[in-house]
Amino acid sequence: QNRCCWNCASASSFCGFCGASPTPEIAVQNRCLTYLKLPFLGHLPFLAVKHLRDPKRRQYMDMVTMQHHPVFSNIVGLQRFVIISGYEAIKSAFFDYGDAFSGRPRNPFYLLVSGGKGVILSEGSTWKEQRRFALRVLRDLGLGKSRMEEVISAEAEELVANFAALNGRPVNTKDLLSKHNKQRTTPATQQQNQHLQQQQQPASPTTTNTSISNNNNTSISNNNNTSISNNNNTSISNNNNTSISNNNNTSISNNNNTSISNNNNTSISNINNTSISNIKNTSISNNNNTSISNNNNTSISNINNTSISNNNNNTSISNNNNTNISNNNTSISNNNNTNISNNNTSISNNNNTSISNINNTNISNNNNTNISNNNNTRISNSNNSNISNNKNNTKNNTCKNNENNTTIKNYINNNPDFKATIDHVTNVTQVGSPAQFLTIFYPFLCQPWIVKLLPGLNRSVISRDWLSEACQARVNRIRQKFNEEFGEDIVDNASAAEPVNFVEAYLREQRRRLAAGESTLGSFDDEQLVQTVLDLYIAGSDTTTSTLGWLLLYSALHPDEQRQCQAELATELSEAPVRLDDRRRLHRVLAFIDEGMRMSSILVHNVDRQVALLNICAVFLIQKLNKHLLNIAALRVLRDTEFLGYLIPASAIVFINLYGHHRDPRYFPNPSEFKPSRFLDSDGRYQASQYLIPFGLGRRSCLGESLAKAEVFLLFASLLQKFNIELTDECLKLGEDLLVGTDGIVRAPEPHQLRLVPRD
Ligand code: HEM
Repeated sequence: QNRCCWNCASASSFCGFCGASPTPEIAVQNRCLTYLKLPFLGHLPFLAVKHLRDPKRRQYMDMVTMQHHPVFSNIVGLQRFVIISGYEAIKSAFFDYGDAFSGRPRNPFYLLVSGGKGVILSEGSTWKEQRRFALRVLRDLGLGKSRMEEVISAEAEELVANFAALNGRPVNTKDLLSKHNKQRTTPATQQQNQHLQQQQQPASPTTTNTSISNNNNTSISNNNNTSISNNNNTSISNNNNTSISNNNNTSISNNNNTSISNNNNTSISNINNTSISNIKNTSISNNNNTSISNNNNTSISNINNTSISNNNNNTSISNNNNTNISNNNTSISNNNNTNISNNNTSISNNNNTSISNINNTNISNNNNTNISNNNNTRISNSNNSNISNNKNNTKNNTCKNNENNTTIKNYINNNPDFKATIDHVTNVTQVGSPAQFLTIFYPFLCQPWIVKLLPGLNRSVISRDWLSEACQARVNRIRQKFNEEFGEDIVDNASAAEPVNFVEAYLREQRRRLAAGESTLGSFDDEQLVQTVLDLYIAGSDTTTSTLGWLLLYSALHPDEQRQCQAELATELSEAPVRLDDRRRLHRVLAFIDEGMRMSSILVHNVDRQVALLNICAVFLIQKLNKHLLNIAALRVLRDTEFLGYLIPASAIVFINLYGHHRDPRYFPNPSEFKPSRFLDSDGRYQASQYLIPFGLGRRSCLGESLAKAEVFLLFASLLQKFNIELTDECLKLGEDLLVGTDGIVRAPEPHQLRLVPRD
């Protein structure tokens, strides 16, 4: 009589499937779905059978979780999972039970990849202290304020220029968006990032009117649109908007006013009216248009209206080793006896940038580089070189402090090989081997000696160590400079100038604690610092990129809504660039963004994990499950908690069903309809909804919410202002599949191409 199903008869505390406690008054509230729990396997086999009957996995799980159980539970292997669905239950979990539900999974696997430190996977007093500190520092550094707005606006301009250069040709928007995201994140690493993307793409041409010859030993691929590889003594003619990389002794001429000749390991993208000659170890003087000489492993993209003129004798611009320069609407003039050499340096020169080095000037940008720049220039160089130049400086300013104006995301850049960085981040976040699966469901397998035997798991651990070491090296360099610059003087923030970056703020906090006579640093140790930096990097990258990807896709799918936003932009701003303040008057754009975030729910929910469990027979789907299990929305119950009549035992992993909630017709009528007007009042003014919670709620809600909102608004509105976003035939063929979304920690759109056609 104490059971809600026959499976509960022998249960000591918790019904295997429905989550009921055998205590009668609690059990009676539950409806058990009569699944048997098997020893060691839990509910896996039954979930699989159920799934076979319902191929529409996501809809089925939404139905189960939304309609039957605000609290839905099962055991997989030895691990109990609980899914909380429905706004009232979610709100109650976040607020009424905020403390009990504020843990993160303590499974040995999570500990292996995070060390239990940082912000995302830490808990208890360490997490509270670190979260409070990170929030304060990010706010002081300018997140959501004008300082950050300048950085994001500059990125928006660059993003617009890069899309404009495609002139409406189909493009996989994710490539450009993530390139920019990575630039915002790690400006020094654009070149490596491009190479990474190139490797991920098939090396086949994707546009028409392109002629391609591939000869022996060719290793060139250009993503999206045209890909051309040329090698030894090859001659190629290419039309407008062609991206070309060339190896040894290759001569290329591009029509439509583009002329390029490249020798030796040079990669160049030139668009419209650009003339470039690249000859090994050569110094070239060129007039008009663009002239660049590049040696060894140099990648340069000059897009639209770029003019680099090196006049007069003895002028040489050499970009050596791993140099990546993007110049948009940039004019660089180097006159008389000027020598600029950039080693291991990344320079992004955005719109309206002017760099003049005049007369007997020698600028060397090596590690720890000094650079002087003039008017309206934004140059960010990482790899120990970080230079920003203030507005309206007419003189050359040399930056002493190379960390100046570095955003938090730059710190990961201590390793020149960005591809390796990305790979390692992927290994940590996008887990996917059966070994990882096993250790999450059977934690006792997570022993050091077993880990070494399981390649999939070992890879995650090695990558996490690699990233930690890279961050640690970076922190050490900042610490050294900090000590050199300030000696022992600074003990608190009030006695010196504001810290210029997160690491410096952290170092100051360490000193303040020691000076205050505190015996230990508490949670402010170096390992904690390194993990926090990694957390911010990881949490802030693909989230924003994917959100923008969805917004562009929804714009293309709903041209009427798109036009209304564009009309609003035209009426309110005319041609003026979008500013954060404009949020007060761009009601339609805000409503569009909210609706896009509701529909996409990029940090999905637990249901998807459950869904993947149903595919137990297919190893590759188990791999997807593993990805979901690292979803940062996973919480741990800190103590046995009675929640809405269900007893949730300590150590259960709890997922909040954000995706299901955002499709709940009680709060969003006709939820599958894309309808931005649901966020507008009767006067057409933007009206935020308390039910839209893509950033979570309560204590563990998103720490980067204001930054993410600023980025998404500025970038999306700027793109809408300049382009008509259109579907391609490929999208039409994909049909509904286009909106399924990828598996993984972040739900991104399925790969697709769009056209961004410049507006008159
Ligand atoms: C559109 C973009 C973004 C979305 C939709 C998003 C969403 C979320 C959500 C739903 C959570 C809460 C998970 C939970 O309840 O446990 C979260 C946590 C977090 N987010 Fe974001 N996020 C975004 C961008 C960012 C950015 C740009 C940053 C970095 C500055 C960031 C840093 C974090 C951190 C550190 C946490 C963990 C907070 C904690 O555990 O205390 N996020 N995010």
